[in-house]
Amino acid sequence: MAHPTADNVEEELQAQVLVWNHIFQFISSMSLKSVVELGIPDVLHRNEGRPICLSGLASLISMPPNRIDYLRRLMRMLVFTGCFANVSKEGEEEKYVLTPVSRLLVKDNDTGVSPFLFFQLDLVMQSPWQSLGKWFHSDQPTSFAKVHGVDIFGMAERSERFNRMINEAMACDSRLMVKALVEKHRDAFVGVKSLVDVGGGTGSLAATIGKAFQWIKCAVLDLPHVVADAPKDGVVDFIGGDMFEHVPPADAVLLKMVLHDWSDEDCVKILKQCKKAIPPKEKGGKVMILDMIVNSKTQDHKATETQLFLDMLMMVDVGGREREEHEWKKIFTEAGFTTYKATHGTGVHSLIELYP
Ligand SMILES: C[S@@+](CC[C@H](N)C(=O)[O-])C[C@H]1O[C@@H](n2cnc3c(N)ncnc32)[C@H](O)[C@@H]1O
Ligand SMILES: O=c1cc(-c2ccc(O)cc2)oc2c(O)c(O)ccc12
Repeated sequence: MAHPTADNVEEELQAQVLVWNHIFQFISSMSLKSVVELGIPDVLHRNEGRPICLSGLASLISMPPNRIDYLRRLMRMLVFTGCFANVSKEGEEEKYVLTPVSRLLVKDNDTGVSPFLFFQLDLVMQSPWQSLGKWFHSDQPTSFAKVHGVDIFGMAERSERFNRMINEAMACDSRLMVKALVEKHRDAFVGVKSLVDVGGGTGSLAATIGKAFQWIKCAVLDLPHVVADAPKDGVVDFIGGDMFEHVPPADAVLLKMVLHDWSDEDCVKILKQCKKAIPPKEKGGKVMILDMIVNSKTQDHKATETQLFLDMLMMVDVGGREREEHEWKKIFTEAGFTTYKATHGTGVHSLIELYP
């Protein structure tokens, strides 16, 4: 074996920093889960922007004094990664405030993501990752199915707890996205008189659209057992059915984070049903897809990395995928659509308007 030169030792040590950083990524997500469980974002939120010192924070979350230094170390790491800010001066006791990241972890924040965090870090969702390597050699459709013996929708039907978690995770994603839609994509809803949200779950997105754009009559199509659980408030019509068989007629068909669950062939089948449901382009017919366009030119490195993580999530848990623009284009053409307009600018998501 050749002796390492000074240069490649340096390179190896730098590589060790990077590989350890990758290995320890789970510490970042698990530590976030613990601060949410401890109620730290909520306590800081209730203080209305005023900082809280370490000992004050410990007392507000009823932490015994002999644990304070552990709390300081947890917060030091999360301050370093940008989840909280320490606004104390040198030599003073630490004083913390929320950052835009931890503001999204406040439980009574309407657009908060803590249900999404608890869902992703639940043991049922985590265990398929332990078997990912072995899954590549298996004939199972997903690592989730290999580990649990049932696919993710089957698990939701089988376990009320899991069903609640997945619905809450999706609903909180919808609340944040609709805020972006109302602020950034209002024009896309002008002239739309009726809209059906296909795979719209328990209707939180459709209800918010119906309230934000009061001229639109909104409906949801989802599987019968899903719409059976939906809260009926009179704003949204619920239709139990199968999007592969029939989509109810409307000016616009909305598909939010639905196509990423399915193969290209299945997406073509779903889109063909959507095309039958809408009027011609001249009469305002369109399909509105809220999904990801991976690695689009307008994105920064973090956004693309997050999309690639979500693509892995789809592979491991669902058997779906996140798509680049050329992959979307191929599906649209095969489903018989002539033109589309993609608008970026909702974080990792894009709005694609698809015309017959
Ligand atoms: C990932 S969830 C997305 C839910 C919602 N669009 C959102 O973003 O919050 C996919 C939805 O598709 C529904 N779904 C699955 N297969 C379906 C089918 N064949 N017909 C109608 N809906 C279906 C599921 O029940 C689920 O509500
Ligand atoms: O665990 C998930 C997460 C998503 C997801 C990701 C990002 C979004 O903006 C929305 C949703 O979608 C999922 C999904 O479609 C599914 O069938 C199972 C799990 C998840």
